[in-house]
Amino acid sequence: MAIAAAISLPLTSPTRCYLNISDQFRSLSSSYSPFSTCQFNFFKKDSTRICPSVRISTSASMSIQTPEKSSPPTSFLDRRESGFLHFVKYHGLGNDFILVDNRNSSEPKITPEQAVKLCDRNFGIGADGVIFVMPGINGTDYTVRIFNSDGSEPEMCGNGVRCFARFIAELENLQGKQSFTVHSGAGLIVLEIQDDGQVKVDMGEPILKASDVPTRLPANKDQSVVKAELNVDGVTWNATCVSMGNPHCVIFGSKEGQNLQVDELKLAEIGPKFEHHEMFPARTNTEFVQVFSPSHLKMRVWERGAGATLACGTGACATVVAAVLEGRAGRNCTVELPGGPLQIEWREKDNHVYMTGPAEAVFYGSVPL
Ligand SMILES: N[C@@H](CCC[C@H](N)C(=O)O)C(=O)O
Repeated sequence: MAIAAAISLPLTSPTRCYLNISDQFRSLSSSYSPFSTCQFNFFKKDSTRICPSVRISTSASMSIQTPEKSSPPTSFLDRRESGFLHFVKYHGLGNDFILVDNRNSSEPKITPEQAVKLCDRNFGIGADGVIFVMPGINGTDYTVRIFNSDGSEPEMCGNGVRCFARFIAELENLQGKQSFTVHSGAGLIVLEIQDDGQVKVDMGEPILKASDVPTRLPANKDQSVVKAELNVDGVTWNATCVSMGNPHCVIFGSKEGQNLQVDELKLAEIGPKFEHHEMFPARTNTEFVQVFSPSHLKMRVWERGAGATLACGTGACATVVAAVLEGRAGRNCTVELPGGPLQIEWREKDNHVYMTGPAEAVFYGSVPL
């Protein structure tokens, strides 16, 4: 059962943020108290207050006060108080996002600068990005827009769109199997919520032409870059470049070395050097991959605009495409990420990539803007 809490959360000036947190995150609320005092009001998901308000001090001591009566009758998702951003925090395998109901406008409710503040894990809500549910265009049901935690705007986000599907189902009060067409910066994608709650995404066709990825590495296989030499910080890596709407550089090893042992990589050191490499004019996401078998890959990612994350959906798709191109794996793979596994299929019949994985709501909140 989901419950809710209100917590003061200063962003620009002293402010107050209302968070609904699910039962398993109730203990988290005390660690969310870097402020002098935090006012917690617990709600059911429908916003009915269900337990006494609790005041928590910086020393994390708690005192339970007299129960307050009555509560707003509306659902949390119906809240419309102006001056606040109402959101739901979701994650897909630990790749976490602030989801915003933006169905009434094609302009994001917050700016990239505000997104940077909200994504901050110490001074904000904490997330890898912000995702907006917007009205569909070109006949699609919805449009998705995304801000990375650094405020840049990527074309697509695989884990994010699975969260997007679950958020829509919640907003529209839909149960069971559902399917939505979505316009994204990467073109049309199709989301399908399955009976078990997992979300399958038709991610469309991978883009392999070097100039469209984009990369300045010279094409070496048809028009694409496959297992090409890329010098980063004195090491010659073998790189395959794939776009899933957003750019990816997939690395299975270096020219000199053995296959990668991904747990041994110093990701925070080398990741930014790939991201900002001159060969990638739009920067790049980078996936470091270890092959366990032709259907089992292990990957760690350094994301453009977000750094090391626990999972990257587009990155997992790019990884399987690169593995097929390099002859390392088949078209159906489990990609193991720090946050858990994704199932990826690069289907021969239509050349589309399909990704299946989970998405979970974490808590509900409101933050003054
Ligand atoms: N985590 C995402 C990718 C988000 C966008 C990426 N950082 C970029 O700038 O391209 C995913 O799951 O695909």
